[in-house]
Order: sequence, then C-alpha cells, then structure tokens
Amino acid sequence: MIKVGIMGGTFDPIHYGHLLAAERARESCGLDEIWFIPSFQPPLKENDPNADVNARLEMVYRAIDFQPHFRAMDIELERGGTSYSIDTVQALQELYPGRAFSYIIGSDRVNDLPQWHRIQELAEIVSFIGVERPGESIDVSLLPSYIVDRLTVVGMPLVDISSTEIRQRQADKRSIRFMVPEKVYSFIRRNSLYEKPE
Ligand SMILES: Nc1ncnc2c1ncn2[C@@H]1O[C@H](COP(=O)(O)OP(=O)(O)OP(=O)(O)O)[C@@H](O)[C@H]1O
Ligand SMILES: O=C(O)c1ccc[n+]([C@@H]2O[C@H](COP(=O)([O-])O)[C@@H](O)[C@H]2O)c1
Repeated sequence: MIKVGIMGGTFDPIHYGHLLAAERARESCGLDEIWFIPSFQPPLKENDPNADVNARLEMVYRAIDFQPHFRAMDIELERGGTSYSIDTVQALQELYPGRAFSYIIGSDRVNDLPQWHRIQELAEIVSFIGVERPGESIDVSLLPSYIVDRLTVVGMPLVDISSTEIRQRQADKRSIRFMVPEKVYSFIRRNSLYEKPE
C-alpha cells in the first residue's frame, strides 16, 4: 500500500505552517506522498475564501514546486460546493486504489473533528495525523474513541503563522516576507492579493 497524507486547507494563502506540518507528518508517519488539496468552500469556516480558486491553487503549486513527495490536486475546486472531506476521500479511493489515506490536520481542526460531516464514516476510511499549532492544544479527552483510535499526534515546532494574519498584514501594508515561500510572496505582491482598496 502506498501511504498518502492529505493536506487539505483553504490555503488563502498557503504558508510555512502548512508546509512544515506536511513534512513532519511525512517523516514521522513514513508517508510516501503528500497531496495538497485546496478546498472550494471550507465546511466550518464562516467567511468565504478571499482569493479566488485559481490564485489559491497557483500559490499551492508555487509553494510545493520541486518537492519530490508533494503534489497538488484540484479535486475539490473542480467539484465545487461545500468541500466535505468524506466526499473527497471516497472519490480518491475510487480514482487511486492501492493507497492508504491519512488526513493531516492542525490542533484547531483535530478538536472540531466530531463536528465534521459524516465523521464516523470518514474515520473508517482514513486515519488522522494531528499537529500542534499555537492557540489550541489537542485535547484527546474531549474526542470520542472512534477518533482517538485513528489519531496519531506528531511533533512539530509551534509555528505561529496563520493565513488570517498574512491577509491582515498585507491589508495593512506590513511585511509578509518569510511567512510564505518566496514564490508565493512574489505572486501575492504582483497580483496585489489581500490589499485594501485605496
Ligand atoms: N501554523 C500552523 N501550524 C500547524 N498547522 C497549521 C498551521 N496553519 C494551518 N494549519 C493547519 O492546516 C490546515 C489548513 O489550514 P488553513 O488553510 O485553514 O490555514 P489557516 O492558517 O488556519 O487559515 P485561516 O487563518 O484563514 O483560518 C488545517 O488543518 C490547519 O489546522
Ligand atoms: O468534512 C468536513 O466536515 C470538514 C470540516 C472541517 C474541515 N474539513 C477539512 O479540513 C481541512 C482544513 O480545513 P480548514 O477549514 O482549516 O481550511 C480542509 O481540507 C477541509 O475541507 C472538513
């Protein structure tokens, strides 16, 4: 079985927190590949993404350029609608047999796993790899056993970067350099993403 880690996200924009989470999950869990999958419409977020789908996908491509184990997939962007993970994983299983899928998620998303759509079915077909991020610790005592049994928490240095902060900094004309890979930085700047209208 080829072991695939799914790194799903809004990626509005992708940043070093996402990339390090994916790399540490790959190393700790012996994953063969990481598939970055931008959501069309993230299920539990109140606001719509700011940048359009093409820009978010392009930034993912730029961020993972030349990384041998990383690839990007537009399956959720093509499907449209709310990007439920159960739909994505079921489609991937049909399209790519012979793979074992794990879902890589930060601590904020680990804690809200019980609210995910058809979570019991999802937990039967994927395992979860959790990474800590600042602001919210993984609390397994609050999770049902069908999730805890399928969850591996891997270590990573806390990276205090969020896409929200990057968008806010860009709107305020503060620096976002070194929060994102250089090729993402130049794309954001060249296309004036996240800037406030004058
Ligand atoms: N700094 C980080 N460290 C570890 N995991 C992260 C980090 N930032 C995001 N993640 C995880 O990556 C996945 C996708 O995150 P997402 O694209 O929503 O980024 P975000 O920075 O949380 O965005 P926003 O600030 O817009 O909510 C989620 O599972 C999230 O928990
Ligand atoms: O399927 C769900 O109900 C569900 C609920 C919340 C998040 N997810 C997925 O988790 C990933 C991270 O979500 P987000 O909102 O932090 O960008 C992304 O792939 C989402 O589609 C999925």
